[in-house]
Amino acid sequence: MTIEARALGVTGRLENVSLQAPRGTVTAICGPNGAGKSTLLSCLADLRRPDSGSVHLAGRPLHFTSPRERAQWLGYLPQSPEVAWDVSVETLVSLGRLPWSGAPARENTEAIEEAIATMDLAELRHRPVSHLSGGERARALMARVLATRPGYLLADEPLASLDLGHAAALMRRLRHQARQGRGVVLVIHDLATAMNHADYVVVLDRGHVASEGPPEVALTREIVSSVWKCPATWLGEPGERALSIGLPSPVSERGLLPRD
Ligand SMILES: Nc1ncnc2c1ncn2[C@@H]1O[C@H](COP(=O)(O)OP(=O)(O)OP(=O)(O)O)[C@@H](O)[C@H]1O
Repeated sequence: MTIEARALGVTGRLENVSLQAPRGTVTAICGPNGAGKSTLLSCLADLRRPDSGSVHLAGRPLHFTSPRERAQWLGYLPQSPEVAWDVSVETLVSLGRLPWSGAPARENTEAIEEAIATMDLAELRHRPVSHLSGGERARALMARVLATRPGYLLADEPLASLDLGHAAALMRRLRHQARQGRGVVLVIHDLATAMNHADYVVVLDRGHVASEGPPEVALTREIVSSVWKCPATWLGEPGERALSIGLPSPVSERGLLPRD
């Protein structure tokens, strides 16, 4: 089963963009600011209807599926999620089970507890969302999406506010979700994370697909340098790559300064 965008066009934002994300894989959408990443993800989540092209889920146009089916299949984390009510973390996470109303209580409890544990929220479960730090709030919102146990996880910059340890743990969890047969589609700015953890990368630039393929094909140093307009070099071994960008180091800059 696959979620598939075919020749999407959104006036002024995306032109002729196609993407296939099969279940069992992690797909990363990368690109500079304004490239159209969030627009593409919101089309996949059926929150925006493209002006041209279509989105298919398991071969069916997305808009032919019922709202309940879409809510069960597509777990979406927007870039800047709002929390309308100042509920506790536990209540917020349990809202992720709404698409499954009628499911056995044991199943709901298990999904909620797993999401709380995965996002390391046990100590915060009774705290109102308004009393969380930015990163804690981001973890609670991700837990709500995980609690749904959707067929597809569509997340817009899910690592943006997380510290190193929580970001690594979430990436491990998302890879695990893919191994369990879910589809994971992430907008990611951190190219090393995309390089090391994605199965497939789509690079957008000004609304077009600039490159795509396995990470080492889609994110070559030439592509990174030309799309992001900054000289870059990959360091390290496959699976543990780091990106070095060509800024002069403070040490070499100091060496250039005239001495008193
Ligand atoms: N509500 C809007 N109305 C008109 N244009 C918009 C609107 N929202 C975004 N855009 C424009 O659409 C383009 C793509 O925006 P999008 O949010 O998809 O980019 P992005 O790749 O996710 O960027 P970022 O990395 O900054 O989050 C940008 O040029 C942006 O200015």
